Amino acid sequence: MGDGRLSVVVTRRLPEAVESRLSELFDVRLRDTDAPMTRDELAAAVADADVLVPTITDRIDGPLLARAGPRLKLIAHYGAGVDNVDVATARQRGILVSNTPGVTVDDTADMTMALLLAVTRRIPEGLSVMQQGAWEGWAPNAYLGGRIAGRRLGILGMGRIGQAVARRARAFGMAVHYHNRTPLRAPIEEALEATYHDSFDHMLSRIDVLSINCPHTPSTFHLLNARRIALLKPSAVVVNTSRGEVIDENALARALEQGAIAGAGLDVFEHGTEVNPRLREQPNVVLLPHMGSATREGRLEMGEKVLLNIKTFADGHRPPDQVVPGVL
Ligand SMILES: O=CC(=O)O
Repeated sequence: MGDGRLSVVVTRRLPEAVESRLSELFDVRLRDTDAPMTRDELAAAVADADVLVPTITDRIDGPLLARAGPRLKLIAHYGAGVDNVDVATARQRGILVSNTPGVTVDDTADMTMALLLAVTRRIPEGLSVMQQGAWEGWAPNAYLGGRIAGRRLGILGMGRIGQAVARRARAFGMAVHYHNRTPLRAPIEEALEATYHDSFDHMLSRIDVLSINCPHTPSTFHLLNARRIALLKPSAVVVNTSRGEVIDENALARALEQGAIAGAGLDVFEHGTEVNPRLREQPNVVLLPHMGSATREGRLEMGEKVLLNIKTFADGHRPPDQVVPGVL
């Protein structure tokens, strides 16, 4: 902290505008390659920075935090989900954690609808026929998908993203059902015309599309397991734009192979970039490389949130987006 400014280490390349604003305000060490930091690089970063700006590809766990130096006081995460950060251990060590909620809501909800439509209306198949120049013209029986208007959407996790998905689904003429730890307040539920199920199992057997919109926590890990997948209708489709770990990916692959469900649209995977090859082989599965929040606007706004969290902390206050352990 040579000139009295906070020393901030950023673990990944961020949008240029965010990097230059960070550099104006703080004593920043930026990443010069787009590859994630190695474990040793992360350990060196936590050893001597005041503030670490990691992102969702960094594992900030207990052993790494044990190597944190006495100066580390804030982890200003560039990302909404903080399942990669051991928030409880950070707190025990007196390190605050903040994230970037809210600004990824609309983009992630849009991608949920995009995946839903891609799977139910066979968009990748149409795209590939056109790219190959193999289109033989319109035919009454060609490329038939299923209509989504009038279908029931079940949303797992009715936070801000779940509610944004609900609004979109209503506009598409779907009936919205949801499961959450607690029901929405009555006026919000009424505005969304959403039906609450206090039992996830109960909801599963009644819906046509399941959208996963809850965070990954110890209690949501493999929430969609083999037993629950078996409760879905054979015509059901599963969409996940949240975190891969919420689904038992092997169980999902098996259900798709056996035709026990009709399809899946996945933007996130249980083992990150190690995508289960069985999923890749399924024709009724649309896979995307975790791009739900990937808009230019969203990435800049995530940066604004990181800046505000650090700046507020530097001014002696709690960061506005502080993450409290156990509360997501
Ligand atoms: O997945 C993206 C995020 O958590 O920001």
